[in-house]
Amino acid sequence: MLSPERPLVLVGAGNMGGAMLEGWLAAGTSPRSIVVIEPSPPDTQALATPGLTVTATAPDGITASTLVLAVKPQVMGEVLPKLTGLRDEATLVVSIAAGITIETLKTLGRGPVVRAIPNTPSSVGKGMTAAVADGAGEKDVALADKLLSSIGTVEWVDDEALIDVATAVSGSGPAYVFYLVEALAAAGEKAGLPADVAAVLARRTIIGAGALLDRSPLDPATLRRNVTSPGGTTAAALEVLMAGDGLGPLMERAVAAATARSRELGS
Ligand SMILES: NC(=O)C1=CN([C@@H]2O[C@H](COP(=O)(O)OP(=O)(O)OC[C@H]3O[C@@H](n4cnc5c(N)ncnc54)[C@H](O)[C@@H]3O)[C@@H](O)[C@H]2O)C=CC1
Ligand SMILES: O=C(O)[C@@H]1CCC=N1
Repeated sequence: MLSPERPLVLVGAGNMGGAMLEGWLAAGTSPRSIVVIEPSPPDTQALATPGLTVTATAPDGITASTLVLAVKPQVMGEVLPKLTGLRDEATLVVSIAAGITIETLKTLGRGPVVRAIPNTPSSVGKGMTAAVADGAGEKDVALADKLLSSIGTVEWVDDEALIDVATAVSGSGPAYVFYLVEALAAAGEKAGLPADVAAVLARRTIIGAGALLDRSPLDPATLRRNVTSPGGTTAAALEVLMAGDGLGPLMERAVAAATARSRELGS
């Protein structure tokens, strides 16, 4: 149970930590049971919530019920040793840092650990998080699932190595989609559309396709086929995109590069 004496402690309230904080508050978690450690708090409504404790450094005299680590992987090495006093063997440690392994997280001490990788659509409640647990009982997993579900969908995996792949697919994935908007707009502009018209056509198309994918029970291949009239314009474009040197192999290379980088960040 969360309480002011045994709170949920969030370390780092930037893009991802801030999104999770918003999700927890929206889900009804008492701000008095949350402590945020953040040396440069951004000016957000969530951080200004009455009753919430925001502090630059680890406070004395509290033991976290759950310790959520949302700092950059590059600073994790210097941050972890400063947090040991905040936890005991019952504290559930949840890290969302790309690449940071369970082995590294265990330097905090014995206890249940969850390594998770969310994504930025979490800030609008549409996040996708992949997670793996270590040394965690059913109750810990249920608690982590509840915390991570407040920002979207959670998928649990058994093998930690898959978290690096998930990082490459869903963690970084929103950036690929945003780049697709940019590339589609640029192609439209190159083919003659005014820049502002190309930008709005591309943006609204991805928003609409995402919303359709969200609401439709159909799989993406069927939704794609529904756009593709035989001998029509879409078929002509897909012949390029689905060619041997098209989007498939390019995406494979992109995912492989991100997976490798995730493993590098953790070593
Ligand atoms: N941005 C993304 O799409 C995703 C990020 N992640 C992971 O989430 C973590 C955070 O990423 P972002 O939120 O994007 O970064 P961010 O830079 O927006 O937030 C990091 C926050 O940590 C704070 N911080 C720095 N040193 C600290 C310390 N000693 N104690 C407490 N807080 C400290 C910073 O002031 C900053 O507000 C990273 O490990 C990243 O790998 C995971 C999935 C997706
Ligand atoms: O680019 C990164 O390293 C982080 C992890 C996944 C998304 N952003």
